[in-house]
Amino acid sequence: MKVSLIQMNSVSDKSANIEAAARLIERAVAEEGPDWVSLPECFDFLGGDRAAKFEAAEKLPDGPAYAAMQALASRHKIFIHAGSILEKPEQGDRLHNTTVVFDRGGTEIARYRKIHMFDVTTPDGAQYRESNSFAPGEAVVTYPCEDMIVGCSICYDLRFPDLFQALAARGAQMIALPAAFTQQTGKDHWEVLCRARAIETQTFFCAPAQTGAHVVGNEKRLTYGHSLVVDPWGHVIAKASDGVGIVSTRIDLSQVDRVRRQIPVAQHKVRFDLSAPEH
Ligand SMILES: O=C(O)CCC(=O)C(=O)O
Repeated sequence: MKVSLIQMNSVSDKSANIEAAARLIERAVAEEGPDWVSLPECFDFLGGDRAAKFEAAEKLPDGPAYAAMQALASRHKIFIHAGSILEKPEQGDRLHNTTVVFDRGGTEIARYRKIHMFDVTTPDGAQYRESNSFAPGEAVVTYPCEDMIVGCSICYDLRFPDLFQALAARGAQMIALPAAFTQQTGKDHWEVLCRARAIETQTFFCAPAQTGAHVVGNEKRLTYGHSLVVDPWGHVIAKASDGVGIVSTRIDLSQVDRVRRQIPVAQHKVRFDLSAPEH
């Protein structure tokens, strides 16, 4: 199986972002011939205030980002893990940050809503309050891709190992983490956390990211880039730098079985809820 990760610099212009994503997917198809392609978090819209985000959001399955990715999947007969799309809610006054996945026929086979909200003040003083505009998802999501099970996660989810353990327990052999990781936290935490999650779950870990400066009102939001693929042993087997582009690699599923046979952590796991003494 060949995977391609698309690294983007999305802005608050939805049609330009969709066009850029489509161009990069077409290029990946022409140059790399991938089976599975993933876009980064918020590929369709990054930045803007709350009103602009609501304006850009789609009531899935309607909307231009959904339609464009669905058409590309069926035209090129590839799986598309559509990073995340701003989703208008059924009810309530907050959006969802939502991955949609299409199979080779363009059929939607999974939908995952980001669970952990990025409500953080980074050391440079930048404030992020994702939950002002977004409501968290509540479901752990996996899907079949040929003979492989893929697990879903998004960006800040990376910091919560329990989610990845839950994905591995549901059979995930590859995990996707579309991201728009901040430049400041990215330089210290991105690669080490991606490698840690791959080692702990013994999965292939595919993390396509946003990169560069994204203009948000009068401010610039800076993202880290460095999209990467980690193998189940924890080696980085493909990695982008900080420009827009594509990173591709072949993955061999037998490596998951081999690593799990060599170090059977899932079988050695201690259930603390059962064994911990009560105080
Ligand atoms: O966890 C981090 O440091 C970055 C997360 C992030 O940028 C996000 O979830 O949008």
